[in-house]
Amino acid sequence: MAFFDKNRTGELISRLSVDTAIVGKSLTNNVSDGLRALATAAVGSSMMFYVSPQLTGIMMLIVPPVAIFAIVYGRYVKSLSRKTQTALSEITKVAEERISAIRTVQAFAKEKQEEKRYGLRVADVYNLATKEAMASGAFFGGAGLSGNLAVLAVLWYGGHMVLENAITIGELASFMLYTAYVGTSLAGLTSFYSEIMKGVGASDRLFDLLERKSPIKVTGGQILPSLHGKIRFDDIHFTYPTRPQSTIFKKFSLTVEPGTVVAVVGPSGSGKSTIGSLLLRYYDPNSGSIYVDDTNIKDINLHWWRENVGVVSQEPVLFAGTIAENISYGREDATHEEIQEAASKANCASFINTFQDGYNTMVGERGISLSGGQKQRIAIARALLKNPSILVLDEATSALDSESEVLVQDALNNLMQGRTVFTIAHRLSTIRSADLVACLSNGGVAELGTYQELLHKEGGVFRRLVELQSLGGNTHSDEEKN
Ligand SMILES: Nc1ncnc2c1ncn2[C@@H]1O[C@H](COP(=O)(O)OP(=O)(O)OP(=O)(O)O)[C@@H](O)[C@H]1O
Repeated sequence: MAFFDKNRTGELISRLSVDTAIVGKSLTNNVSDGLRALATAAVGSSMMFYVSPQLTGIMMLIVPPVAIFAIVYGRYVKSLSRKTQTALSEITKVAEERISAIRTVQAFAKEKQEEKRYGLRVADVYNLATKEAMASGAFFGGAGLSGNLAVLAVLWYGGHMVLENAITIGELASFMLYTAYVGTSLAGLTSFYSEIMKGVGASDRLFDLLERKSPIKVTGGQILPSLHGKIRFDDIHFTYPTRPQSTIFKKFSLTVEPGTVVAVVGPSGSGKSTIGSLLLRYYDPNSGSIYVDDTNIKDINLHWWRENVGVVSQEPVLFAGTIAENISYGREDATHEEIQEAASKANCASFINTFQDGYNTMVGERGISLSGGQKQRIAIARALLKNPSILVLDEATSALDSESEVLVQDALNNLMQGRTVFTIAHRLSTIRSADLVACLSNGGVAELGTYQELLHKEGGVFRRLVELQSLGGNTHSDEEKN
C-alpha cells in the first residue's frame, strides 16, 4: 500500500469549492442590496409615521406574523442549504473520481452504471432544490399576501379617516406611496435574509474545514547545519488517527547509520509504508520519537526536512506538463544540462530522445501518455535532481515487467549511492544487495540483519516470507500478520 494518504482529499476539495462559491455569492450579491433596502425601509417608515401614526400602526400589525414566519423559514432554508452543499459536493466528488478513472470505468464497461450513479446524485440535489423552491414560494407568497391585505386595510381605514377629515386625501396618497417604497424594501430585505441564511448554512461547513488544524507545524523548527543521514526510530507507538483501535507500531525501534541501504520487509499490513509516512511527518507517532542525526525530527523545520527527503513510490505522480518540468519539480532552478544529466542517470534519456519534442514532450494528466516504467524512471530522475540525503523507495519496482525492472533498478542503484535509503520492497529478490534488512512483524522489528543472516535464521519470519515466495506464494499473506 502506498503511503500517500489521499482518501479524503477529493471530497474535501469539492466541499471547499462548493461552500466557498455559495458563501461568496451570498455575501457579494446581497450585502449591499440588503443595506440599501434597510436604509430605504427605515426612512420610508419614519415618513409614514410622520404622515399618520394611526395608519402606520395598522401597517405594523403585519410585522410580527411575517417576522415569525421569516424566522421559521430562515432556519429551514439554513438546514436545506447545508444538505444541498453536501449533495453538490457529492456530485463533484463522483464526477471527479469517475472521470479521472475513466479508463477503469471503460475497462469494466460500467459507463451506464456510472451514468446512473451520477443521475442519483443529481436527483438528490433536484429534490432538495424542489423543497427549497416550495418553501420560498410559500414564504414569499405568504408575505406578499399579508402585505397586500395590510395595504387594503390601510386603504379602507384611511378612506374612513379622509371622510372624517382626520387626514387629507393628499396625506393618504403620500402615505400609500411611502408604503409602496417600504413594501418593496421589505421584500428585498426578506430575500436578503433568506440568501444570508443559505450562506450561513454553507459557512458552518466552511469554517468547520478552515478551523481544522494540523498538529504538525509547518513553520518554525531548526535547519541543521549539515545532514549526515542517521535516522533513529526510538520506541515508537503509532495508530492512524482514523483507526485509533488498530495499533500499527508498539515499541518500534530502528537505527539506520548514514549511507546505509535498509530494506524494510514484512507481511502485508505490517506497517512498511507507514515508516515512510512517519519519516515524512505526514503523521507523528503517538509516543516515542524519530531522531535525525540525533535531533528530534519534531524540532526540525518541516519544509527543510522534506526538501532533504526523496520519495519514489510505486505509482509515481507526474503532473500535466512537459517532461522537463516534471523532472525539475523538486528543483525549479535546475538548468537544462542538469535535467539531462539526471535523466541520463535514471535511464530516461533513451526514450525521451525518441520523442519528437524531447524534453518538451507533454506527458498529459498524471503522465497518461507514458508507460509505467517510463514514469517510474522520470520520478527517479526527479529524485536524483533533488539530491536528497535520505531516500524512501516505496515498492518502486513491483509494478514493472522484468525488462523495465532492470532499467529502473539500474536507475535506482545510481540514485541510492551515498544516501540513507529505506527501500520498502515486496519482491525479496530485489533487496539482496541492501546493507540491512529490517523485517517487521507484530508492531515492531522482528528481525534485523543482512539478507544472508536473516535467510539462515531457522524458523525466522523473513525466512518464511522467502520460502513462501519461492513456493509461488507472496509476502502479502495475512497469516503472517500476527
Ligand atoms: N491512512 C490510513 N488510515 C488508517 N489506516 C491506515 C492508513 N494507511 C494504512 N493504514 C493501515 O495501516 C496498516 C499498515 O499499512 P501499511 O500501508 O504501512 O502496510 P504495508 O506493510 O506497507 O502493507 P502492503 O505490503 O500491503 O503495502 C494496514 O493495516 C492499513 O490498513
